[in-house]
Amino acid sequence: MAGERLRLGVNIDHVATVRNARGSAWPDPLRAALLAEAAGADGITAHLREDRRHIRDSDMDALMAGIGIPLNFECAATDEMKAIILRLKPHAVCLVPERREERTTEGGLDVAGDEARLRDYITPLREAGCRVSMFIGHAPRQIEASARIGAAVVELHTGHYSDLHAEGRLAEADAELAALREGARLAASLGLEVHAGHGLTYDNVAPVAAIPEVRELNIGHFLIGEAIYLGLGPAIEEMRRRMDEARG
Ligand SMILES: CC(=O)[C@@H](O)[C@H](O)COP(=O)(O)O
Ligand SMILES: NCC(=O)COP(=O)(O)O
Repeated sequence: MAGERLRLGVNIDHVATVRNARGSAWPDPLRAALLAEAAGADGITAHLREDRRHIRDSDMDALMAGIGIPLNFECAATDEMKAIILRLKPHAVCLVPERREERTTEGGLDVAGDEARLRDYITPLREAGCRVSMFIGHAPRQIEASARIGAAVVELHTGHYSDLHAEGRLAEADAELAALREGARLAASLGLEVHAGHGLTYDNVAPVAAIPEVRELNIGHFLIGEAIYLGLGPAIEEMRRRMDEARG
C-alpha cells in the first residue's frame, strides 16, 4: 500500500445532465472523459441509472470504446444492468442503491440485508473479469457482508460527511470522518480495496484523501461544476494537487 499514489476517478454523469437538458448531442460525455484522461484522471466513472436521467446506454458504449483508462460502471443491481455489464465487460462495476425519486444517491447499499442475492448477482460479473465494488456506508456489518459475498472493493459513501461539512456542522463532520476512517481500516483488514466518494470538493477532500487505506476517490458533480469556471483539465489538476498534498 505504501508509496502508491491515490487514484482519482472522474465521474462524468453531469456532463450528460447538461446535454440532456436541451436534448442535444453536446456537451459530449466521451469528450469530457478524454479531457479528464489527458488531465491525469486514473479512471472514469459513469452511473447508468434505471431512469437514464443523465448517462445513456450509448454513452457507456462510447466510453468503453473510446477511453484508454479504466471505466467504473455504476449501477443498481438489476437484471437489466447485469446484461449490459456482461456485454461490455467494464474494468469495474460499482453497485449502488437507487430510488427513482431521489435527487442523488442518498445512502449506501444494504449488502447485509440482501447478502444471498448480491452474492449470486456478482458471481457472473467476477467471472467476466470485472472488479466488483459495493457503494456502502461505514457500518461494520455492511463492510463485513461485502467481504463475505466476495466483493473486491468497497466504496465508502462520503455524502453525509460532505453535507455536514457544507453546513458548517464541523464537530459532526469530524465524527463522521472518524467513522469513515474506522470503516476504511476494517475493510482493508478484511482484504477489501477501499475507495471513497460522493459530494467531495476542494474544501472537504483533504481529510478523506489522507485516510491511508483509501486507494481511490471518485469525484464528479463538483468537478463538472468547477469546469464552468476553470475548464475541466485545470479543475481536475487542482483536485489532483489537493489530493497529493493531503497524502503527504
Ligand atoms: C453512487 C454515487 O455516489 C454517484 O457516483 C452517483 O453517480 C450519484 O448519482 P448522480 O450522479 O445521479 O447524482
Ligand atoms: N461514487 C461517487 C462518484 O462517482 C462521484 O460522486 P459526486 O462527486 O458526483 O457526488
